[in-house]
Amino acid sequence: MNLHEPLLLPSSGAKLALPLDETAQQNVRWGRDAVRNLLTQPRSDGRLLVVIGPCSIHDPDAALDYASRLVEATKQHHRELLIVMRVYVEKPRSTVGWKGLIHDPDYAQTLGHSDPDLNKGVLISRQIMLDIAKKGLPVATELLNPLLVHFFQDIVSVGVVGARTTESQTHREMSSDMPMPMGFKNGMDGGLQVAIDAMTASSRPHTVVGVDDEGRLAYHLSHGNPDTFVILRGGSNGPNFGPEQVQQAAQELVRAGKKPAIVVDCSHGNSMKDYRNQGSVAACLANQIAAGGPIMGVMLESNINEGRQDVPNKGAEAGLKYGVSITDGCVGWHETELILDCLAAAVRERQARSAVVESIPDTIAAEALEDEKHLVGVPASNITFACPVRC
Ligand SMILES: O=C[C@H](O)[C@H](O)COP(=O)(O)O
Ligand SMILES: C=C(OP(=O)(O)O)C(=O)O
Repeated sequence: MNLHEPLLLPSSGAKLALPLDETAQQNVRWGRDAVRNLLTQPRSDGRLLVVIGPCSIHDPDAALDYASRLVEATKQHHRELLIVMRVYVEKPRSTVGWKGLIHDPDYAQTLGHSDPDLNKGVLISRQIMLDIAKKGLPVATELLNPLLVHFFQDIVSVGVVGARTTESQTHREMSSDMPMPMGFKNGMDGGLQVAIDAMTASSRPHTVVGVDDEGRLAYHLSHGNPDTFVILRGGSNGPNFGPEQVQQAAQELVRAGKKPAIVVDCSHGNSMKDYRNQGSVAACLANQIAAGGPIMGVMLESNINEGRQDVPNKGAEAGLKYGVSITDGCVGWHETELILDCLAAAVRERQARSAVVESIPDTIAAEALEDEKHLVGVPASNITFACPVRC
């Protein structure tokens, strides 16, 4: 293979070789509708969106093992949590590094041993997403390269635009054309306005340039995507998961004429890039949720085993540890279960609280909802929610 000459990608071939069967199609539709329902009627659903999984996928067996565990967690917490698995196959890098399974499934470029095999990456990534969707787990992924999106957009239930690309017009055009709800991370400096601007831009129709099913360069007019939300991930100015910051974000969204649809990332800038802080961030969010705070969802970087590892120089066969991230550090499965228990308990509190609101006449409930102190009595930051993880 000579990668200095252009090579063709499988284009429609990937979808023909790995089609979305009826079961997977139904599951994808179910996931999208469930998230849309949370966006449009958060009170009637009452659950918390939990976007959880490895920082990046590199080993298909471990990804499916993780997905099976998450299916069990979904059965356990289905009344409180809408669990969506992070199946991230592309990674945005600050400078350079492994760019994900789709770009380099054999770590060839990372290790400098041979040329990366993008064709193989596309097929493996699509297969993993399909297998996970067939299990009934909705798939979330970062949509990083707008030309590669074509290979898996039919399987994804939640799309994410990352902190490094939220401000990009191309990514906003792409989002306006996506058939699933899309989350926009705040900027790398912590600024929320770029994410709010991204919601506005992608809600409108745009000319979108991409590839058609035959792989030809093409364009069409998108419809605009009304199903969008922001993701608070912290930034260079520090974390932004605290109750005052979340309330402020909700106010900024409402001022911009949007629903206060907020997902909070426990990792990245909010964990100050140390996975061991994710449990405490989640506990703080559980406190806010129990107190009725405006949090629609939570994101977590979690894997089978905790921490991270570098790809050994000799390649994967030469001793990658099973179920351990090769990008950002993740919490392990045991801590993941504790965090999910904690979040589910917080949601039960919130559901009980909103049952109180529903039990009083609408006129009073509307006033009461405007000021959560009517319901809670004390500010969210003063409530200590009993959480099994470090609080
Ligand atoms: O989520 C993963 C990383 O935070 C992201 O890819 C950036 O990583 P880097 O700063 O190590 O390149
Ligand atoms: C890269 C990611 O996040 P961010 O864009 O917030 O850095 C991620 O979630 O994997």
